[in-house]
Formats: sequence, structure tokens, C-alpha cells
Amino acid sequence: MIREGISQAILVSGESGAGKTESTKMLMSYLAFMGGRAASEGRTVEQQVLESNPVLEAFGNAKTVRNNNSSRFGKFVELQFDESGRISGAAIRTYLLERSRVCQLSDPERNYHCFYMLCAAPSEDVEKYKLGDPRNFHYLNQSNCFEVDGLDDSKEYLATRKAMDVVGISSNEQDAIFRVVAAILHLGNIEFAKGEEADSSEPKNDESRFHLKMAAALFMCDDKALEDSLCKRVIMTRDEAITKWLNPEAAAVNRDALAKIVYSRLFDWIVERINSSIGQDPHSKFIIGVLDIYGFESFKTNSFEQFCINLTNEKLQQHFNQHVFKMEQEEYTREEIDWSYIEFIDNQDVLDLIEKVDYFTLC
Ligand SMILES: Nc1ncnc2c1ncn2[C@@H]1O[C@H](COP(=O)(O)OP(=O)(O)OP(=O)(O)O)[C@@H](O)[C@H]1O
Repeated sequence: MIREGISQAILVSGESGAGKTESTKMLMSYLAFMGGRAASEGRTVEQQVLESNPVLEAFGNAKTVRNNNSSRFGKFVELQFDESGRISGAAIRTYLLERSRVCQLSDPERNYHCFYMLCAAPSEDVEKYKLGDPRNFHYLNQSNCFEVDGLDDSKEYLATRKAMDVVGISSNEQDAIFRVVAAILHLGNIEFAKGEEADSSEPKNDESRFHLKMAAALFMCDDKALEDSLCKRVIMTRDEAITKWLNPEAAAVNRDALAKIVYSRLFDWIVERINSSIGQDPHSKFIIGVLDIYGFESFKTNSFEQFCINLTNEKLQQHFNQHVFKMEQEEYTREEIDWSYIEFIDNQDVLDLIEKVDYFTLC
């Protein structure tokens, strides 16, 4: 970057568990060291970027079959530099957090780390949020895996809080974040039974009513309004709004949809908050971007998320093929350089199968 005066991008690629996130962290440490400022200058951009890792991992990583700390989102970190090559700002962009994990788990995987951390928090926090053993929560107990070797959730909770301090998330904001996390766990424990009206639903029993009240209190909303939003659906017509009851199965689907959207918005909010605290440099001269996305994966049961993850990886692989093999070798041919052709597996047909419009119009 300094020598040629051109911004750079680093694509870290590989299957799930290959070591992308760990390599990215080393890359970031190296760049922070090379372009960093003296520690005496206080909380620096690079320090904040490095400390954003534990925060993002707490909310965006989970144990999967392949990796105990698997990133369930894509991340592009843009380090901005001034003309002297010092880091002057940074931006973190994230992509496609795996939402289904919030309410659906398969053995032996876990939900996002933050849920277990909060259950293992100091007793005053656990009491405040009415949490406790993760085995008591539907969003966590669909899998038998609650602990991860070498990971102490109570320590991680404190470390995450500390990292949040460093990236500029205030103590009030931290409380609000964990309130939402706890609310989602209570939301998941609301079960529904048939209501009095035909095809209607209501919280199944006192336990479900307790969790509904807790979720509403933590979300800071009216519990009746929360119940209505779960058990009813409002359909807007041109002239009026029609309220329709939902049966117990539909109410449970509605509950899960709410949990997923709230969690993904919480994640986006945290990323935005980190970005505004780190600060961008609108006058930066160069940029080094580092892209770390979730790697290829294939499970016993693969959902739409795996389809999107694998397609993204195929597209990046094609970009790599294009630049490293195809364009380079075309240039050799053009310049009549004598070289032996390097064989590579071209995955263009995989991309064509999914992206080429012709296939769909033919169908
Ligand atoms: N350089 C390294 N030194 C020590 N351990 C490593 C290193 N790289 C990877 N590991 C180990 O491998 C695990 C998986 O690495 P990492 O989380 O970086 O994979 P990944 O490619 O980012 O996977 P995913 O796509 O699932 O996020 C880490 O939790 C760590 O235990």
C-alpha cells in the first residue's frame, strides 16, 4: 500500500474451522502494529478494532459441529490510513447473520455464545434477568450441548463486558443489550394453547404467562400488547386493518419470527454502535480491507442459510480463480511468455446453475 500507493483487500477463505477468523485476528494485529499510534495517545482506533472481535464473537459466533467458535456472519473490516500510513479510522461491515440459530438448534451445536454467557453471569445479573440454568430455556435445550471445552462462559461474560467498555458501549447500553438477550430467552419459553375463540391461541399456562410478563418487562413494553402481537395478526387492506387470531402453531411461528428479527437487529445495532464509536476518516488516503466470511459447510441437514453461505464462498472462489489463474494466464498468452499452464478447478458451472437467468426462464 505504501510502496505502490494503492488500497488493498485481503480475502481470507477456507472451509468452516480452517482458521480464517484466527488468521484475520493476526492480520489485524499486524496491521495495527504497523500502522498504530503510540499507546500514550489513549484509546486508539486499532485498539478498538481489535477489541471489537470479542464483542462480535459473543453475539455472532456459536459452537457448530465443525468449529467451537464458528462465525455465523460475514465480516469486512476496512482499515483507513492517512498519507503517512497511520491508521486514521475503521469501519466494520457485517453480512447475513444466521438468524435461524436463535430459535432452532441441532445436537451437538449451541446457540450464540451470549445466551450461555448471560446464564453464567454473576448472580445479581442472573437474578435481575430471571435466568439460570440454560437447560430450562427452549431456545437452548433443543440441543444437549451446553458447555464447550476450554470455554468458561462466566469468564467470557466479564471479558465481553470489558471489551464493550473499550469499544465505547456505555454501561446503560450494555444493560439494554443483555436485557434484549434475556427477553429472547423468555420469549422462547412462551407456549401456546387453544384460546376461547375458534382458531385462536393464548399462553398455555402460568409458566408461559410468567415468561410473557418477563419478556415484556425486559423489552419494556406492555405485556398485553406483546401477547396480542404473538397471538394475532393484523392484515392491512386498502380500507381498514383486520385483526385475525392465530392458532397455537401459528403463534409459535410468530414468536420465533419475533425472536429472530429482534436478535438480528440487536446484532446490527451493536455493529453500528461500534462503528460510530471507532469513527471513520472521511479524508483517508488508503484503505486495507479484510474480508472474513463463514466458510463452506455441509451438515446432515442443510438449510437455506447453508445454501447462501456456500454460494457466497463459490462466488469468492470464482473471483480468486478469475484473478489468480484466468487473467494472469491470459496475460502470459498475450505477452507470449513461455510457461506451463496451471490446472485449476473452475467452479463457473456451479455459479451458472444458480445464477444464470436462462435456467429459470427455461423452467
Ligand atoms: N493459528 C491458530 N492457532 C491456534 N489455533 C488455531 C489457529 N487457527 C485456528 N485455530 C483453532 O481452530 C479453531 C477454528 O478456527 P477459526 O474460528 O479461525 O475458523 P474459521 O475458518 O473462521 O471457521 P468458521 O468459518 O466456522 O468461522 C479455533 O477456534 C482455534 O481453536
